[in-house]
Amino acid sequence: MNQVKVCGLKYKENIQELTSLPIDYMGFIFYPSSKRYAGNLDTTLLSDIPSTIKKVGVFVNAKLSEIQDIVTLYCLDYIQLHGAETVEDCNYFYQQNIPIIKAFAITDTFDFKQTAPYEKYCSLFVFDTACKQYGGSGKSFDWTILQSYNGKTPFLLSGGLGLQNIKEALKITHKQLIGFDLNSQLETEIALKDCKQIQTITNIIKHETL
Ligand SMILES: O=C(O)c1ccccc1NCC(=O)[C@H](O)[C@H](O)COP(=O)(O)O
Repeated sequence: MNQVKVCGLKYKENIQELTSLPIDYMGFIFYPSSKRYAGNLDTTLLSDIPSTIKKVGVFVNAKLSEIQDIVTLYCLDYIQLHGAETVEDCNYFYQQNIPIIKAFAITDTFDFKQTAPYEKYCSLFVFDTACKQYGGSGKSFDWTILQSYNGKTPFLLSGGLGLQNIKEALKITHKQLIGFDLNSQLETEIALKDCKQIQTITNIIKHETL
């Protein structure tokens, strides 16, 4: 499965244009410190997104009640927890049948054993490049470290993916790698996605074999 997640959207026409592409997830950042903050979007804009595209709310160390309110307001399909959220936090949402994507900040010394306790509660992991601002770094990490991940939860590869490196990324062989998370490398300005480039990269991802 060559899944595509496009993350960090916040402009109406841009979101509407992207809905015509065969992408699998759209990510909306509900972290107020991000320049891609989407918390002011009209709820009807998200409700018009076709159900084939899953709506993901991205949160960083937010209050659990706040996350819950936003899930309800925007009818989100998934929450992506992109900070230091605990296994207990994940359990809280798991009990409420809210599907969870847990993001991990990958460094050269990352110990994938940390992911094991999250497996029970999470539908998906995102392995992203560690950076000060939590996400959207535009940088990739050393993908060879992925071979140390031997968990059962599928993951999306994230961090600095674009047309310049997607063919290399598609050469990664890992049975839990199910797709790619795209963001700043496909923007013409912060949060404004280049739809043509997204179309091109989606074609590459969907038509190459993982
Ligand atoms: O994109 C942001 O501004 C952001 C800020 C804080 C937390 C998460 C954020 N993005 C989440 C994502 O899933 C990004 O797609 C991921 O970090 C990869 O971004 P990039 O390196 O720009 O491809």
